[in-house]
Amino acid sequence: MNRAKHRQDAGTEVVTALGMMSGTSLDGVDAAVLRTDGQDITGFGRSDYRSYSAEERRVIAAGFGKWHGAEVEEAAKAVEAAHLALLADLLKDAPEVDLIGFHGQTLAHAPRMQGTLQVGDGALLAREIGLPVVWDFRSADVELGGEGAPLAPFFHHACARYAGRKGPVAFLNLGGVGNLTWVDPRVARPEEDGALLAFDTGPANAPINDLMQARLGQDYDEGGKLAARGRVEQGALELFLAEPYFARMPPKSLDRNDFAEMVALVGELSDADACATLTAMCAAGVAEAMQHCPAPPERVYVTGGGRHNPVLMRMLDVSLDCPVTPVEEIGLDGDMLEAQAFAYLAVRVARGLPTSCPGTTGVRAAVGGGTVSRE
Ligand SMILES: Nc1ncnc2c1ncn2[C@@H]1O[C@H](COP(=O)(O)OP(=O)(O)OP(=O)(O)O)[C@@H](O)[C@H]1O
Ligand SMILES: CC(=O)N[C@H]1[C@@H]2OC[C@@H](O2)[C@@H](O)[C@@H]1O[C@H](C)C(=O)O
Repeated sequence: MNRAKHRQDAGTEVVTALGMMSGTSLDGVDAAVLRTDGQDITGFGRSDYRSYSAEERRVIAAGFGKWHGAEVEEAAKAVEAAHLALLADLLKDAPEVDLIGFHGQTLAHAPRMQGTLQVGDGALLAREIGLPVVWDFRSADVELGGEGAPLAPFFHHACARYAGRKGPVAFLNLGGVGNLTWVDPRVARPEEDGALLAFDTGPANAPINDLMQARLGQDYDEGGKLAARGRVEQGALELFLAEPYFARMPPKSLDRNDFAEMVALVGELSDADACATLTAMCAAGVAEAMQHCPAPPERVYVTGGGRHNPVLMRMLDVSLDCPVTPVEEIGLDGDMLEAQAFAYLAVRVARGLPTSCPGTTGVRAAVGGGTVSRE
């Protein structure tokens, strides 16, 4: 596949970027087009999704928690092939794209120890598709003492301003892991003091998915139907909340499997009670997280797959002190927000703008991560 030479990046001009994200829940690859000058969002474009096959999922999951070796290499190849297949489809209908933001797949994340590993070679993608690719977004932040995650907060800041919000709001992403961004859109630049506070809230869908897979051979609790039939086991919930992670001050981040033993906490419960309890643990992690907000947000906008789970949404509604609504309420697409985030961040990297700061990752100073590979 070869494409016409990209338009050169030019200072403050608006760029059309395509972002791609393969998240911790390993359902598939999201891709979305966005227009920005690296500061303001000027528009959203088309988006697409490619589900991983069962075999791809098996190969990639075999690399979880590993830093090198054959399983990591095999996982990387599967990630690259899936992204290239989706790009081939999407770029046919989006010839205006100037730049790609490629997150890759996180296999392991231990920022204070070995670092953070996202597999998939952005240089290979750039050669194959003939467009510049920005990738390896997290390493520079970790090298400067940051958590390397979450990185969507700078985009959440732009979203709050795009939506015309005038006071503090929060974005809550419920993927495999949960992450919260508190934003004050009155502060013009995301890296300025007081604009952002962000961190991972705890496990979100990953333990629910693991339970569904282990007990029922299903990928997830569709519509929260199983959790709706169960009873929350308070003892297990209390043990969960005693985890030291919740007492830590943010910024802080998690690996997908950091709470893998949670499934054991519900091991003796019926399928429905176990599922309800894991769902309640996700909501309880978020309720704990809200206590760290510098000021009460006017609203919590929920993004990611967890907003499709009405049981989880109801639990959040009951346990948080402010209104909780899907991001669709402000015209955003909660299934594509992370892919859009990496489109936005790619433009910032290309422009030499920061992508994280002390308030979002605990990094020593605002830093622009990411490597740009040209075709
Ligand atoms: N209709 C639904 N009912 C219940 N849960 C759902 C539904 N749709 C999606 N989910 C949950 O959301 C998950 C996918 O969420 P999402 O795509 O936001 O995760 P991700 O991007 O892979 O993760 P992360 O943000 O941690 O990287 C699914 O694995 C499932 O658990
Ligand atoms: C290391 C890593 O890939 N972290 C992911 C994960 O999935 C959700 C949460 O944990 C968040 O910290 C992050 O992803 C989003 C996209 C982020 O960086 O904002």
